[in-house]
Amino acid sequence: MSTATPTDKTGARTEEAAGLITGARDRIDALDDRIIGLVQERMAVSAVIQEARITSGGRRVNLSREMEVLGHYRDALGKPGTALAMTLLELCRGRV
Ligand SMILES: O=C(O)C(=O)C[C@]1(C(=O)O)C=C[C@@H](O)C=C1
Repeated sequence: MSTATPTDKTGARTEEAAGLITGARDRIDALDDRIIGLVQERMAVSAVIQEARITSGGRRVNLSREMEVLGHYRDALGKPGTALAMTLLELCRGRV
């Protein structure tokens, strides 16, 4: 039997704050679902590019393009943006 109250689950000290946090967490869960869907869509598009390049005799990886992608995320999000872009690139083309 669970006896956890809204405040227990959120870490808030008032019911008002617990209600706000619960609603905002629902929005975050929905945003995360959309982000995951976008990452999967990016992976599929990236795979099309890589297959076309490999089929044409080229290599899977294109470092100059990766530098552009890293710069795009760094300019928008700062240093953690670079780490995020590196994770996205790893998801899209595997570890190099
Ligand atoms: O833009 C490309 O040429 C891609 O292959 C896509 C992508 C990417 O996922 O952004 C993946 C691998 C390459 O090394 C560079 C970029």
